[in-house]
Amino acid sequence: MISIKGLTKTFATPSNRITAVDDLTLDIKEGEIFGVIGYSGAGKSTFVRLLNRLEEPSAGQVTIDNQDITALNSNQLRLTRQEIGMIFQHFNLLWSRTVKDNIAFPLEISGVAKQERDKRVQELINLVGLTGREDAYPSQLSGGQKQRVGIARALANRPKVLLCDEATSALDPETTNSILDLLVDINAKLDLTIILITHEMHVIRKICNQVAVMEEGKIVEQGDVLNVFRHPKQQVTQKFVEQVMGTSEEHGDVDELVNRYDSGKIVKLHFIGESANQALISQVAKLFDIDINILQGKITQMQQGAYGTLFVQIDGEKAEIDSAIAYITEETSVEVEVLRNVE
Ligand SMILES: Nc1ncnc2c1ncn2[C@@H]1O[C@H](COP(=O)(O)OP(=O)(O)OP(=O)(O)O)[C@@H](O)[C@H]1O
Repeated sequence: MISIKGLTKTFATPSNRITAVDDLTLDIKEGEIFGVIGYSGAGKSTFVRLLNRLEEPSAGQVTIDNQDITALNSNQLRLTRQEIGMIFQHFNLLWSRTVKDNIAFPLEISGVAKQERDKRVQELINLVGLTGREDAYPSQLSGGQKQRVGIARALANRPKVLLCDEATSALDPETTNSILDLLVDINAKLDLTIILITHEMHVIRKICNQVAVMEEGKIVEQGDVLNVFRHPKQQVTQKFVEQVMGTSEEHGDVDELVNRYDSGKIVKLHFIGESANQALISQVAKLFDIDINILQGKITQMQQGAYGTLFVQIDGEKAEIDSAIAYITEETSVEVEVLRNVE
């Protein structure tokens, strides 16, 4: 769907040259929610702005839906931009226009007739959950509502791609979650490919299928979100994973844990995309004549299911404990490691 080859952007300042995006090559599949994460200055904003040529590349090629974006003249680019929506950290709304007139704006520009425009605007207002707020001005809206207007406006011309430039960075955690839920919803409903940039791993784990980690203008690591969480290779990626999962020091001493409980088996359960983690524990406790005691751990919900580690103590007859462990190993995607056996 999107193919990026050798994409480079250098800025010349009076004192030096900065390579903000450095020979970047990447493919993004249709319908994906693709996250790009990096610290401030990594080149994320420049990268995303190169995709719709808000920034002109110094070198390289961007192809979206078989169309070479980098080769378009200004007229062609204006039309193609209708197929690439964009939302921004600070919303970029027109403050003197109401919600419905903000959303109508791109439709006016693309010459959609009034009646059809009104119909489309109402559809979009319903889609983003702003029904009843049509005539409000941006200054009368909360941050989350402003971003909903931004999303509706970006979707007005039925784009195939939505670019999100730190779209939740100005929002509180709860509002962030509701906007991320909306993005997941429109990705599924409209079959929209979404590329988002962020410095928060929480955003990646909640909605992305694929992630690329950017550092000094380059992609230093890339892959399926679960795999990247599981085996972060680069130090920068490990730091981002720790934003969500915590550090190993925070997890406590496993030896101490094993010594503290003197009966049963101490088992480490590693969830990698399991769909129902809580249900699993209670189900196993019901199916077998055992007690399961959760000792410590951290599980987080990802787009592809639960991810994380739980340390549990399983107590009961040895044969029952073994059957329970065999069940988890064979019937679920949870990886089981027995840390201490009872004889
Ligand atoms: N118009 C510009 N002129 C000169 N340098 C620029 C320009 N835009 C970006 N840069 C530089 O390019 C590098 C990458 O900036 P960019 O904004 O893309 O990073 P970022 O990862 O999005 O960080 P942030 O989240 O802080 O915006 C930085 O060193 C920045 O100073």
